[in-house]
Amino acid sequence: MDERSLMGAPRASSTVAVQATNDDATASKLSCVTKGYIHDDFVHMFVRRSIKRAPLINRGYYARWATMRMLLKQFLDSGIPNGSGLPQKKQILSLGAGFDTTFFQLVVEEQSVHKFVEVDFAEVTKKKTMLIATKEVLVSKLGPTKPEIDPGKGEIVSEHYSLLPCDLRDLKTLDDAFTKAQLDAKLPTLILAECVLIYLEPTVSRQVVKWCAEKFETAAFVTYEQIHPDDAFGQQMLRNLESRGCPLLGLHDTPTLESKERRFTDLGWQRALAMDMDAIYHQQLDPIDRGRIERLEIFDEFEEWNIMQAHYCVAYGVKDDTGVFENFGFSDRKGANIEKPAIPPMM
Ligand SMILES: C[S@@+](CC[C@H](N)C(=O)[O-])C[C@H]1O[C@@H](n2cnc3c(N)ncnc32)[C@H](O)[C@@H]1O
Repeated sequence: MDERSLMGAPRASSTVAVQATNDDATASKLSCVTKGYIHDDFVHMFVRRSIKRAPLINRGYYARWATMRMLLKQFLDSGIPNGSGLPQKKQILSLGAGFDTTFFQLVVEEQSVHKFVEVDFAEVTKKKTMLIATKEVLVSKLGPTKPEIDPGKGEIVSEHYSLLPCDLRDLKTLDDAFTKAQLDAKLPTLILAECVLIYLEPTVSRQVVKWCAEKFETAAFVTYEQIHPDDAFGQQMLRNLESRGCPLLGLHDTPTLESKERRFTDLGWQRALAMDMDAIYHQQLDPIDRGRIERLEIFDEFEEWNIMQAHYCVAYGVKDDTGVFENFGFSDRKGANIEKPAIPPMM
């Protein structure tokens, strides 16, 4: 791919710049941890130099983290115990996982899953493999049997955790990761793509969404990404990322909540819902925790906050004939799932 910018022409996507978005996400997470917004015992191990983010960014990252955690917890708590009364085996597949630390945090919180698989570009998984391999506290979380750790290839394969190189633009590499991690197509699976698909060409992100629907029998696919490219804030957002060499290649293809939902329902997912972060923050997140974090820092950027939150959303698609995901997703204030089709009134 040509990574040079031509005069007047839109800048091409640079793989290095896209990978660097991971450093930004990790630094934001650490800033939130340091200020007390979120709890994470491990993220500091993945950041070279800590950066203090503005209250607006901290609050935005908190909302993103709390939403993903809420959905993750719903998935972990859901399900049908198997015949012997043991909890159902479940899998998580994180696409473009970067330096995410959720696996390690879940081990500490005794909420581990059967398989937790992370994929990213080899350049990213190599760095992450090295960081994990040199920290006994992390290696010890990989499980009872000796993990296979190969920093040269950027691969970790252990009983419950795998980190594997993959370029989502090449589905063969995703297939290889699926096989190497020994994912089971029949087990309930949560697929996460947090700020990832938006950096891909629409044809590519659609292939990934379709691949997941075809591969897993029972699954939910959750994305966190931008919306509304056409207003002043959206255009500024596009320009900022384009000038950094990581344009939001997918934003014009799925510019609205409806289009994010349709991407799922058009490509093999049975139901879908998208909600912007402004609505999620006020209607879905725990009001007590929200009250707690709102007292952490002086905050007066309310207008900017509302506009920013209206330009990000979480969308998910669900494929489920078993009922595992029955209570998964956003709910109305009475706790009912809102994406379920309404039952027609009795005539
Ligand atoms: C903004 S970061 C998000 C990281 C992580 N999901 C999080 O939320 O903390 C985007 C990640 O997607 C990865 N990514 C983007 N395009 C990819 C591709 N084609 N194949 C694999 N990973 C990709 C990047 O390398 C980067 O780690």
